[in-house]
This record gives sequence, structure tokens and C-alpha cells, in this order.
Amino acid sequence: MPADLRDRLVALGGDPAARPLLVALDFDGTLAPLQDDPAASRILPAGVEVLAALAARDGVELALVSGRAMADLHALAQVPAGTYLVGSHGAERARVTQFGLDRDVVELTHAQADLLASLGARAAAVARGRDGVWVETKPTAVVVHTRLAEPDDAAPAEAEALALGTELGVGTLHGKDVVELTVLAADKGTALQALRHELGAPVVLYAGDDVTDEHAFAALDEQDVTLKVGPGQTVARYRVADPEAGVAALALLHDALG
Ligand SMILES: O=P(O)(O)OC[C@H]1O[C@H](O[C@H]2O[C@H](CO)[C@@H](O)[C@H](O)[C@H]2O)[C@H](O)[C@@H](O)[C@@H]1O
Repeated sequence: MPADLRDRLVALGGDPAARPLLVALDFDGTLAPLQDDPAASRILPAGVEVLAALAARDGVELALVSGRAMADLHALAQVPAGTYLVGSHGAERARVTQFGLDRDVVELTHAQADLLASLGARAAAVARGRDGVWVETKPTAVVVHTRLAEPDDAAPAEAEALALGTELGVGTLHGKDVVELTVLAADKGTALQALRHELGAPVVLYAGDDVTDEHAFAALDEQDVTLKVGPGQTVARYRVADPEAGVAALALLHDALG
């Protein structure tokens, strides 16, 4: 782990003024190593342990901030009661309780629902005839996945999906082997800022791996800890190589809480 990150986490753990501390984490590629099949994604076992330990500490609030649809995120998350879940890049919000999920209802207008249906049909046409390209549907968005496709199929599929977003005037997010087209404007930065203000958190630690996490990094301030997981351009202050190293950083923070 880089020495500057280690020093920052130790100082943060020992700082009573940094409470409540909001620890907010991306899911895929950050806590859960990337998989060809999104249904196979799981948080690293050491990550499940450290999230439970962090959530049990006084003065720590835990959140997962993901592009996943809420139902999908909740099914896979393995997080303790009290954890905040932000899904669909901020379009969905919930809190895990002992009895299930306490979630905000997402309501689409008739026009948005119609637009989502059109998007689904048009995205399916983008995937048709292209091996390994498939479409995921969410309550507020459709996602064109290209991880399993050869470059000759993936590149034009992503280009067509992006053009479709422009043509229909919907929100577009270009992540790792995915193009997300959403009928509700949302991004992780806006969602993270809202949660921080609700909780009155003077300091936020946010870790993420994808370009969509850059919204969250950019929304944070100098006193916050922004941690990029893996390669790629970033505005985050710190970087670790992979999810294993990210989980090790969380364990160090937990130990530093004393
Ligand atoms: O914000 P995240 O928690 O990182 O979620 C973003 C997207 O994650 C999923 O796709 C990504 O992970 C898949 C499983 O490892 C991988 O196959 C895909 O290539 C990645 O882009 C999910 O399927 C999307 O809906 C999320 O938006």
C-alpha cells in the first residue's frame, strides 16, 4: 500500500473530528472482482468481514454506491443492517434493515416509462447478431454489455449505443464494457453528496474503479479520501492496484479506529 495512503488512513482512524465517517464504496471492480457473468459477482470474503467490522463501529456509516439496479445490488451485497445502498448510479436509494430493504420508491412518468420501453427495443437491436453483446434492463435504464464480445462486435455496439443515447436525449454512462442509457438523470457524485449531507459526515472515504466513479471522486473535497482501484485516469488522490488491495486499505482503516 502506498505510504501516503497508509498515513492518511491511520490519521483518519484516530481523528474524532472525522465522525460520523462515511465509508462509501463502489461494488463491481472495487469490492467484487469483475466477472464475465454479472450474476457471479461477489464481494471478496475478506471484504465481507471488514465491511461488517466497520459497520459495527460507533461513528462509522457504511454505504455501497453502485450502478447496479437496487434489487440486484441487495441480492449480492452481503452487508450488515444499517448499510445504505445507492443503486442505478444514484437513481435508487435504500437502507438495509434486519427485516429487509427500506427503499425509496422510484416512480417514472408515463413519458419516461415509454422512453425506457423504446430504449429497451432499440438496445436489443444494437445487440442483435453480435456475439457476446447483450442487454440488461434496470428500473430506470438499459445497459448494453460487451465484455464477452470480440472487439469487432464490441466497438460498433458501444458506438451505436452511445449514438442511441444522443438520438433519444437520455443520460449516457460509458463504463467498463458497458454503455448505460438512463431515463432518470443520476450520477454517483450527486447521490454521494446528498447522503453525506443527510448524515452530516465531515469526512467521506470513497473507493471506486470505473469511469462512472469519477463523478463521486470529483464531488468530494480535500478533506475526503478518494481511492481509485486499478488502472486508468482518475482525479482520485490515492490509488491501489486491485480489489484485494482496496480491502486491505479498509482493514487498515478499521484497525486505526482503535
Ligand atoms: O457501479 P458498479 O458497482 O461498479 O456497477 C457498474 C456496473 O456493474 C456491472 O457491470 C460491471 O460488472 C460486471 C460483473 O463483474 C461486468 O461483467 C461488466 O463488464 C462491468 O461493467 C453491472 O452489470 C452493471 O449493471 C453496473 O452498472
